[in-house]
Amino acid sequence: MQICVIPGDGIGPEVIAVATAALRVLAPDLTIKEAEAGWAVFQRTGTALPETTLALAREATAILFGAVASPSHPVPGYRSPIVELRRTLDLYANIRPTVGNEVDLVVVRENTEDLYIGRERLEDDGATAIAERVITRAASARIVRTACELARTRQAYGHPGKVTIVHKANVLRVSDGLFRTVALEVAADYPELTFEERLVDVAAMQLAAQPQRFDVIVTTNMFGDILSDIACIHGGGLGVAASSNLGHGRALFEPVHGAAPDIAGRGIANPTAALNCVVMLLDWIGRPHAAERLRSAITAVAAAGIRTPDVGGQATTREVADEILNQLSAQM
Ligand SMILES: NC(=O)c1ccc[n+]([C@@H]2O[C@H](COP(=O)([O-])OP(=O)(O)OC[C@H]3O[C@@H](n4cnc5c(N)ncnc54)[C@H](O)[C@@H]3O)[C@@H](O)[C@H]2O)c1
Ligand SMILES: O=C(O)CC[C@H](C(=O)O)[C@@H](O)C(=O)O
Repeated sequence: MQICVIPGDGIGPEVIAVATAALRVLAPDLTIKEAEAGWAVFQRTGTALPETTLALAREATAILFGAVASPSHPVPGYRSPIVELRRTLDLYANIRPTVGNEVDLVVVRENTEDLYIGRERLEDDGATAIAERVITRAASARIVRTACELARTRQAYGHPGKVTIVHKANVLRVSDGLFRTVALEVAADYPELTFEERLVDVAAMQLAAQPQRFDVIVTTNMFGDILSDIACIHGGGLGVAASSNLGHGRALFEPVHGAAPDIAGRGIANPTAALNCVVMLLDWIGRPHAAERLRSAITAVAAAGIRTPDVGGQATTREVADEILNQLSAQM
């Protein structure tokens, strides 16, 4: 089994180093191949997602991705490598769970279309900017089906079996209207589940104020991007939140956070999100025992108060990493 590891930029390499060390201890038989992507490799070579990286990602059983630092202004030739990987490998379902005090919910985000298709242009000599938004029946149906299957599986473990369909069809009547219509059609195939609809603005408010009312949330790409950042507050924040990108027997695991330029290089990035990605990866490749070992090490280290500043502690990335590895070896 081969795992492709893409550390990326900023704190990506800092947290992925910790995640990779844990993975080596928990699954020493795996072959780990490192590959480059992001802003640094773009500046050096002119491509943010080199062909060699794409080839390694394609042949891997699973991919572990750190974060990339995409610029907020147009740069000719630069496309976000993570957006590109999701689309090129057709990793259509972005699964973003949040578990916290009385909160246990999952945001299921469509991952291949919407405004993320990247068709933007200027008109009127630069006075008008236009972005195309694409919503298709096929992509909407498969993401809603994924959410329903997840809600059904969770129902077997005592969750309410509720799917919240989030859209903005009151304004985007054609595009989100199609997403909504298809979602309600798919819902009809799951009589054992409960469905509700929310407009995205109200969903954001309720997700902030009353997260315990949600079970599985399914939505389009951009809304899912924003809602999953809100949701993660209830699970300890961006330093903790992990996600999987799934499709056709492939999977890419990545923290919800980005390259965090404000703390990069200071040695205080929280590696927990990346470690939680390893938990998800181990579960996905069929190693539940190893996943459970890491899960309990993460819990024990946090409970002992060895926490980075973002979660109220004073520990460095290195101190958390050392303690995680200590815990893993103590389990032997
Ligand atoms: N999947 C990805 O690769 C991805 C995701 C989000 C943002 N980005 C990119 O990252 C860059 C920075 O974006 P941003 O600042 O808006 O979002 P960010 O997620 O990088 O950071 C937001 C805030 O959360 C903090 N934070 C994030 N992860 C943390 C961790 N592990 N430990 C402690 N604190 C953490 C940061 O210090 C910052 O204050 C941008 O260039 C953006 O394009 C990439
Ligand atoms: O910065 C990038 O290149 C992508 C950011 C990325 C996104 O999907 O928009 C991030 O916000 C995320 O939630 O994964």
